[in-house]
Amino acid sequence: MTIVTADLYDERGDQLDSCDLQLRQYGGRRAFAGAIVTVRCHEDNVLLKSVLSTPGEGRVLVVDGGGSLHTALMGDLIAGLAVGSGWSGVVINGAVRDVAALRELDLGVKALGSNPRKSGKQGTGERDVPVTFGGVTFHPGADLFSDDDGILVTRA
Ligand SMILES: O=C([O-])CC(=O)C(=O)O
Repeated sequence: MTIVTADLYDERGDQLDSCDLQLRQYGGRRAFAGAIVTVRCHEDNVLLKSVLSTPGEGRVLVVDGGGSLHTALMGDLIAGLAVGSGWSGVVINGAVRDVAALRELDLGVKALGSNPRKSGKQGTGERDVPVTFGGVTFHPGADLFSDDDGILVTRA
């Protein structure tokens, strides 16, 4: 099923929140959907790498990197792990790298921007917490729908 967020909004907009943040498309899969898993971290990608190494079962990882564009939270290696583990997509309030390679992967990837500088490896951060950006709170277990127009989420 192809996701068309504008149609979805017309059908059930009263039950959906729409993310105002203008994230860019980086993945090879431009439309994706799935149940939300969350990570909150700051310029440290150990936690998101470990989550994306576990079975994704068609879910979407939403990463709140606090909007930092100083380091890349995901590159082609971690994104490749996500593809192999069956994740549908990754939405990052932060930066990615290996942009040309990400485009070739069968994975939804949205992020604020890119930076070749790698992230720290301290393992700090939290998972399975509600995260908020773009005027939307992303609750673990809620559904997310994403395409070229934007990102819609169901409420908790
Ligand atoms: O090693 C990192 O920090 C992330 C990265 O570049 C990759 O996933 O390829």
